[in-house]
Amino acid sequence: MTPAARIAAVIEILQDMPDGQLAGQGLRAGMQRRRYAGSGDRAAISTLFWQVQRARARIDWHLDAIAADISPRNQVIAALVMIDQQHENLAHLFTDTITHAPPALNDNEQAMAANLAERTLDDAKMPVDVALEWPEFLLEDARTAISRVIDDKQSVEAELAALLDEAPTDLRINPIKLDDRRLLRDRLAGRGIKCYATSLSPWGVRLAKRTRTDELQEWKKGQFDIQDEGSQIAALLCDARPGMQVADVCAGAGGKSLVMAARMQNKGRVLAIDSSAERLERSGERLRRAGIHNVERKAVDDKWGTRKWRAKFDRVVIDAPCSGSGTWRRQVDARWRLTPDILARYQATQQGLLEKARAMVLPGGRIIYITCSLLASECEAQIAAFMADAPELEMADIGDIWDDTIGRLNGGACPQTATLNASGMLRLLPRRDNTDGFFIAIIQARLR
Ligand SMILES: C[S@@+](CC[C@H](N)C(=O)[O-])C[C@H]1O[C@@H](n2cnc3c(N)ncnc32)[C@H](O)[C@@H]1O
Repeated sequence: MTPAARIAAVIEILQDMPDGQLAGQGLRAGMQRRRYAGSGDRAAISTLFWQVQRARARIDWHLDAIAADISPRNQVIAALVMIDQQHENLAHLFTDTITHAPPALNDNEQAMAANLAERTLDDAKMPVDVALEWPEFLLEDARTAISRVIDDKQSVEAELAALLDEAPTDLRINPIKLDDRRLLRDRLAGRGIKCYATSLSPWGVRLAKRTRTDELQEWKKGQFDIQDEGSQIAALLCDARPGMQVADVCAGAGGKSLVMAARMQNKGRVLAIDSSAERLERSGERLRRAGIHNVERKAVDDKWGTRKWRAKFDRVVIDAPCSGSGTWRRQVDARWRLTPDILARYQATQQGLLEKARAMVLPGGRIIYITCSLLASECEAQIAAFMADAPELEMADIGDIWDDTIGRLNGGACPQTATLNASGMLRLLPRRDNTDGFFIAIIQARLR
């Protein structure tokens, strides 16, 4: 494909996306319709496509400011001019003389492009939510959460902006099959894939550059899985031990269950519950590949009850459904689909799940509440409200648990970077820790 044809492809892919479709799905569908595209074409199409997604609010703000239509074609022109500095080249890229190129710019479009070329993508006059590409209604909520663990205002804003960066790809060894991450690093190096040890998780390696790894023999043999370092940390902090009874009540595709079952060396039981039978089904293949056989899966409906599971579990893990704001580096467009109503529904589900966990945990056991959210309303505020009326529960010392689990595996204490907030809950932050944003609270059930 010519550079011009690649640009035409991006405009068409954006135009073909139905309302509400995830950007990643739209891109994949667009690529499937272009099977003739080679790897260089795919890389170029995907780069420009994601440039538009990552700068969407800012691009639309500029288009609006110069009274231009907000359309896929104009958004792509804006990205080419303001991000790629291609203004001088536009006449070669939008032309009626090359097949498959986007049509030549008309007079209005040429004037628009000239206008955009005078501007810079980041503009001091932009409202802060536009500059940060954050939905306005969530900004204060996120600032409240982040300012609990970071003091200066500038660094708080930098954390919010970091959600526009690209996320690294992390792998996690499966200690049932491979007990030292250096072995994985060496094997990947032998295949020309450079990676290095993650700094917080003792089981993680980070790829130096994004590469497909699910076709490798090591992956097929279950020696490693793909999992963000923050998610590895959250799962290790559940402190599942051999012989325990563990309930993973939002088990999904099994990310946390896999880690806990491996920590338990397949001894004891993980009950993996989820309201999505389809996600649980997907976890089956991962568990088999990992050689794990102490996970029992149970699909439930949204209104599931706890009657048969009362006071049965040493650990009840809630990896709660949430805004996912901590993972927006990976799904940059997800932020624009969130509404106050959707957020309120997540919060109600989170409260319900905390109450279920309270019924399920054994005296002396623990509830571990995890979200990949950067919002106080889904995290600290939920725990504060829950604990206010739960005399049989108390906050556990997460620093101690870190030392006892991750510290022991890593040979180190809880590092400064993973600072705990005032009430002993833990936040991992994309900029400071270079993980997805995670919140982890550990609650101890008193012995009666
Ligand atoms: C953050 S995801 C879990 C990710 C998973 N633990 C992992 O590590 O791969 C949240 C999960 O909660 C499930 N869920 C939503 N509402 C639920 C409910 N009321 N009861 C149980 N699961 C629920 C969703 O289907 C989704 O799989």
